[in-house]
Amino acid sequence: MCSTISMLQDCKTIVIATVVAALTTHLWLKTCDPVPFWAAAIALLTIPSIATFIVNAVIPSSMFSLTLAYPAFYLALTTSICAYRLSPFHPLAKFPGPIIMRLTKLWGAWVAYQGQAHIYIKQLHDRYGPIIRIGPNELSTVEKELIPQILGNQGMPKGPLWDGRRFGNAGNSKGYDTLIDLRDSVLHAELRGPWNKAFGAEPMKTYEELLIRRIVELNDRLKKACSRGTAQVDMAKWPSCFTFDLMGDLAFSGDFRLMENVDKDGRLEMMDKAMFFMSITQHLPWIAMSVRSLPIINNWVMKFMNYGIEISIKRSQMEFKQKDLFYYMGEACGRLGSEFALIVQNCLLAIIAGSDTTASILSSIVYLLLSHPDKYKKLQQEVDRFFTEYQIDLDAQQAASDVVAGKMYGEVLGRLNYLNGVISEALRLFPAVPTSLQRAPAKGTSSKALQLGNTIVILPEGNAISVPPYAVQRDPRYFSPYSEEFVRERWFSSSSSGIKYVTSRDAFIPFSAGPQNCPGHSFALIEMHYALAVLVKNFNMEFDTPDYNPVCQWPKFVVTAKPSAKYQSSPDPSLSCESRSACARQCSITLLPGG
Ligand code: HEM
Repeated sequence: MCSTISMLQDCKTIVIATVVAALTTHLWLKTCDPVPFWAAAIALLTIPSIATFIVNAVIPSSMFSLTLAYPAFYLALTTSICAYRLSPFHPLAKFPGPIIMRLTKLWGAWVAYQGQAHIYIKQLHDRYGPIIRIGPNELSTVEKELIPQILGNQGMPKGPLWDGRRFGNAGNSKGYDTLIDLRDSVLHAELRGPWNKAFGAEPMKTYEELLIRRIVELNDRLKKACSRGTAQVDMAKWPSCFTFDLMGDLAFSGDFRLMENVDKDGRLEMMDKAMFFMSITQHLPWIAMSVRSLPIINNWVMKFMNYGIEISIKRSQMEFKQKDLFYYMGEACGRLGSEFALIVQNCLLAIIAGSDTTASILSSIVYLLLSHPDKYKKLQQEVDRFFTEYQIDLDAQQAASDVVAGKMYGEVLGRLNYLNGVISEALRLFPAVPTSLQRAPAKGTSSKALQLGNTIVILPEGNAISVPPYAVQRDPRYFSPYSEEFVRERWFSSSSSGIKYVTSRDAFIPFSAGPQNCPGHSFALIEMHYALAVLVKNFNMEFDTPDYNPVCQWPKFVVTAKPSAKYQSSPDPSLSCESRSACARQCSITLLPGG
């Protein structure tokens, strides 16, 4: 009897000891968030041993052993964390969202791994409402009224997601990092200066010349690919090679030659692997650096970083050709008292941020046009008229000499109504950054109050909020009717169809908004105008497979590009310019094998 009582007392002591140790650990993790991964790991490995030691010192005959201590401690800690996250005491408790997401960000990482995070977040908003909880400490909102308060001048600095996306070394000795990862608003504003200068009016002229040369090359290479009449062209890969080469020119005055050798060195794959890793670790910032040191992951990231170092060294030894981003970053680094690594990382950022994004929009546009042949035709008509009016012949030499003569068309292309509408509608339906616009209250501010109508939403420090462009831009409150469909007419001020469109430009955020928005957005728009105009003017495209299914195949799709007939034979000179191009396309259809 006595021994049973003493055993029960021992058990009680053990349970109390374990619970106290677990609660103290939870409190410490919560208060000091983010605790460095190594510190958390050491604590989790040692605390049960320490608890065992103390219990055994207090009750020498206790049966509290290490084999019991570890599972008991982890169980108590997990229970405590889960209970708190689901409890009404959590500051985000009143916001709806799936239980699994309230409990852990591992779920978000899993969804990202499957590549469908944007669709999933939209479905959650459809189901739970405009402000939802998508992590233990994270909200997501599609309320456009909140956008300026989150992303705008009165908004917040970047959120913890950026700690998990960091690809460089975590900041240099002065605290600077790549622009996109900088969470400190003051440092961010300082580094944003050279970026803004690099995309000012003067440099943009140089970039447009570089762009035209690359457009001419793209046109030329596709033309060669179609020299037998038609060609199967991978419309995910070609735009990627084109934008990668172009960003190489802009950032490093580089000669990357991806279009020339169809990326035989696997640069795109190298970048994609590094980016894929980051799209997952952004959900688990506290573990990102440790995961990054795993050999296979480290290999991916270091391969990309070493590539950056290699091209930076090459660039620094190059004779001065033109003011590129490397030049502007170098100029600023002297002023900011910073180091070479910062130039390398920021120029690499230009390749990452500027190539994949623009390429993905170009692929989306081709996909949308091929799925809507009537719109494709209307766009061709507008582009044909433009080429005729400005007497542009995209024969490589002619275009190259236009550049020399300082003839550039970015501005006039920007005034083409239909083209503009197609690009805007693609950016609306398939924004290249569909989910990750995350912000969090600045350190030491304790909280951020967001006003929504008469309601005040309080976001305490230690929590974050995201604005997902994919979900916002498909919200029927802001874009209707047909919010999920490709309706470029919604961008006209008046529609001939008599349909009254709701088009909320303040909910159109493909380049984000506010002081941390995309510095390259004007250039990206010009780039897309040129590339699309040339593709539509000189090539007839159609899906390679009639049963193309974007759900399974996106973004890999192959189009059959048929060059317009002018590359095959001279059209009848008696035809007017406009009808000549129409004829050219009809002729090119006859070039189809068996067609
Ligand atoms: C269609 C093409 C592009 C799209 C859709 C796009 C979109 C975006 C978005 C949404 C952000 C903001 C992320 C945030 O608010 O947290 C961003 C940031 C950024 N983008 Fe772009 N981008 C494009 C092209 C470019 C180009 C051509 C460059 C040129 C190098 C560029 C460089 C950057 C940089 C450096 C940032 C970080 C800005 C900062 O933190 O202050 N992007 N981009």
